[in-house]
Amino acid sequence: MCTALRFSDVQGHMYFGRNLDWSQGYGQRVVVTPTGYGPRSPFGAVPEIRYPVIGMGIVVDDVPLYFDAANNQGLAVAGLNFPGYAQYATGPVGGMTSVAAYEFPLWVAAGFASVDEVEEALASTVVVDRPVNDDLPSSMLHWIIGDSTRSIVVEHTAEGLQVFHDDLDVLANQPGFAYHAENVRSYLNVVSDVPDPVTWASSRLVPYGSGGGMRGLPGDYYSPSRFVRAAYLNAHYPTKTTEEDNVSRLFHSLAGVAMIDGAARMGDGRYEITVYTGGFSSRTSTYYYSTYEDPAVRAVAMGDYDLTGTELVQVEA
Ligand SMILES: C[C@H](CCC(=O)NCCS(=O)(=O)O)[C@H]1CC[C@H]2[C@@H]3[C@H](O)C[C@@H]4C[C@H](O)CC[C@]4(C)[C@H]3C[C@H](O)[C@]12C
Repeated sequence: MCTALRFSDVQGHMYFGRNLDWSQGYGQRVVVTPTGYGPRSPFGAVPEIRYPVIGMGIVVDDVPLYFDAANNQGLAVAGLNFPGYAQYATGPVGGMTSVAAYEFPLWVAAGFASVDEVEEALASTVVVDRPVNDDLPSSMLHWIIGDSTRSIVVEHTAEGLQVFHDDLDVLANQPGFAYHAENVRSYLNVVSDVPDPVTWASSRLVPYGSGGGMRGLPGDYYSPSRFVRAAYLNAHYPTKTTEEDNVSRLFHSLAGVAMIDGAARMGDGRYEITVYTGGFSSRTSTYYYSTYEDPAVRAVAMGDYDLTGTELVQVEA
């Protein structure tokens, strides 16, 4: 499972991050795509790298395959598993921008500066089931896209391409965003305050301490549970000022929905873990990440790289 979230600091900078939950990694690294790089976009959806991109992914045949990505304009995107619901166009569609599923994060981050811009472009866009090669079939995903003001969720299903305004600023896996947004309404009783003492029969009942108002917030790893928990944590975290406090917020919030070895098996019998937690600060254009094996948070600043170069940069861990 995966979970993603977005929030802003007091000055309106965006922080956007995700957990990549799976039984294994794909050899992913932080990848920087500079503006001089010439994309090979199968249907021409990504004609150029207008804005430099940083994110986590792999490089196959000199093509960056981002799991999540952001640009120096403060726009970020993450792909989360959505099998059973995602259904892409079988080929390019005339008169529309046809984006291969694997290049969707690059299309977003390389070409647009804001959620408003992407949302406008999405009105004439289809996502196409065109794998990068025969070994890597298209992943069935939905995406969250965020900037300093808001986030949207993009789902391409049997209904076609749909855009949802995500005013909770979080996303998990199946089912679709509309279900998750409805489901949150079942948890309106969950509050951060300590409940008042009550009297039942002649017994005066006093809470043990903090957390008494949070009873009922789901603690398991099931996708609807992680959505609700992420939404609660993201909504209740106090707004922070400094880069350090906001990065701390990002990693603590994502830790609140992270997956620990041995707790939940996947369909193939292997345990699912949070392979990495990764996120972006628009304040410093820095990508931060930690891995299951090494929880220390590492920082990769875009400004440390030649953002006008012609070659993809794969950052050594
Ligand atoms: C497995 C990842 C999603 C994690 C997730 O959402 N887990 C949920 C688990 S569950 O089902 O709900 O149980 C997804 C997110 C991004 C995906 C990758 C990116 O789409 C980039 C390429 C795309 C290629 O078509 C396939 C390989 C790949 C390298 C993908 C492998 C894999 O499907 C990734 C890494």
